[in-house]
Amino acid sequence: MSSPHALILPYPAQGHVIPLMELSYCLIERGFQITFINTEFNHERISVGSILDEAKFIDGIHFVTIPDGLEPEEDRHNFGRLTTSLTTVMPSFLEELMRNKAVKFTCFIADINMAWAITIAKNAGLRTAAIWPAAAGVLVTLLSIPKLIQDGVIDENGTPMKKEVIQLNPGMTPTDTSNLPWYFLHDEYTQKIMFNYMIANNQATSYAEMIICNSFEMLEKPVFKEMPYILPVGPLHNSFESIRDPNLCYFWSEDKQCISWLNKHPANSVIYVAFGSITIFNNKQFQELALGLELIGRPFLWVVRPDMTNKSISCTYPSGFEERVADRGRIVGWSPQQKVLKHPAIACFISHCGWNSTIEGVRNGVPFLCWPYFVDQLFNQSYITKVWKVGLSLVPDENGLISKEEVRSKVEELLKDRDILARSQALKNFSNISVMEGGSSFKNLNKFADVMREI
Ligand SMILES: O=c1ccn([C@@H]2O[C@H](COP(=O)(O)OP(=O)(O)O[C@H]3O[C@H](CO)[C@@H](O)[C@H](O)[C@H]3O)[C@@H](O)[C@H]2O)c(=O)[nH]1
Repeated sequence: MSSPHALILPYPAQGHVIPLMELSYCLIERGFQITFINTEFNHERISVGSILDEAKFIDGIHFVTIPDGLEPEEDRHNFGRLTTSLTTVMPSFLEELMRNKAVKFTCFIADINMAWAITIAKNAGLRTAAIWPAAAGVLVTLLSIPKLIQDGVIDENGTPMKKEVIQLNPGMTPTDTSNLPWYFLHDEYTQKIMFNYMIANNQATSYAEMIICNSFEMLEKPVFKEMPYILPVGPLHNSFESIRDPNLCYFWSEDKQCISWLNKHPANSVIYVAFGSITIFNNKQFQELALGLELIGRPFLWVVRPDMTNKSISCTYPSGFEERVADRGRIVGWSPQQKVLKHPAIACFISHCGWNSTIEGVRNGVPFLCWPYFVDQLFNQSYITKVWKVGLSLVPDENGLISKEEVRSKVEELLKDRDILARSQALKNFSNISVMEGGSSFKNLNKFADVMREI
């Protein structure tokens, strides 16, 4: 009998391609063949740092590409434009791919942010599932949109009617309406497009036979109790460690010296600073962070992506900064973050609280300093600081600036806090147990694979 074959579609952003690749490896371990869809644009980027260019079949994954409909020079961080283009251009390519007689796909697994594609797969006769690559609590918030509109909490564009604290379900973390994930897109035009896109995807998700998410039972217990149909299978990167070349999913080439540099440092001595793949800084804030890292006087590893600033505002280091910190600071364009967070030299993580960074930090027992940028990151910050209590928030001053002194004092406070460290270790243990054979995520993944392999 031929092995089951899953077709996998992530939203074309770094924080989505990584977890869906991790899921692919979990399924390969369970006997699946995988065809993974990247946009042509992202495939090009990944190819630069990997061996993807020469062969499109690597490590048991077959890579296929579909255009995203934008011109090569267009900004993929313009999510309104990207999303509109995806839904216009991609469906016909997907239909063609699914109906291709040469490959017999068994199932289609879509990122919930691409759930519109589930109907196409259903029409092609495939089994279907949806994966949520962020906190289950955020998914529940999205699924509650119709009720929030009906109750007058938000208007038809997702804008809160007033600032208030709401609790969606008993036991769930209360949320400030000003922190709702779609409300934090930083501009009204994008919010409107993305809000409507989320509503459409929510509807399409209801056609999926199963919904899984990159979380684990103990992490968001009240959510899974209320919503037992959302199956936690995370942290997915347990299997990811078996990827021979993680650059198969990196949009930037990793700095190859990070780990050897960390090897030279004692345990719990290095501050890791990284803000995911989207966060943008203005020059003043960038300089203040640099000065804060200098003030701390400890070793640090800081990821400054080449596109960390937008084209119109370039960021520069404070005068003489690079020379002054040369003996203890390493600044890189992209790190192998999962390996970095696992390294014993790491003492804490200054993070934007994207979900992947959050769960990677949790899994390695690393305490957080939270510096959220947008969308779900404020929600994740509440989990870290108020629910799990494994980190502290960096608080902006009256001008919205996180000062160098705030960076210095919070790092010192965090590193002294034995309770936070103990809770971080406890959460790490729960995470490990959940993915071990017999653990809740392990069992859920098996259950998921069993359903998806049925014809
Ligand atoms: O130098 C780096 C920096 C990041 N990463 C990896 O890149 C991913 C980044 O993902 P995440 O931390 O979730 O941040 P974003 O890239 O900002 O992710 C987007 O997607 C996430 C999942 O939906 C959301 O939670 C975020 O808010 C959203 O911005 C993680 O796996 C990191 O390990 C690296 O490998 N090296």
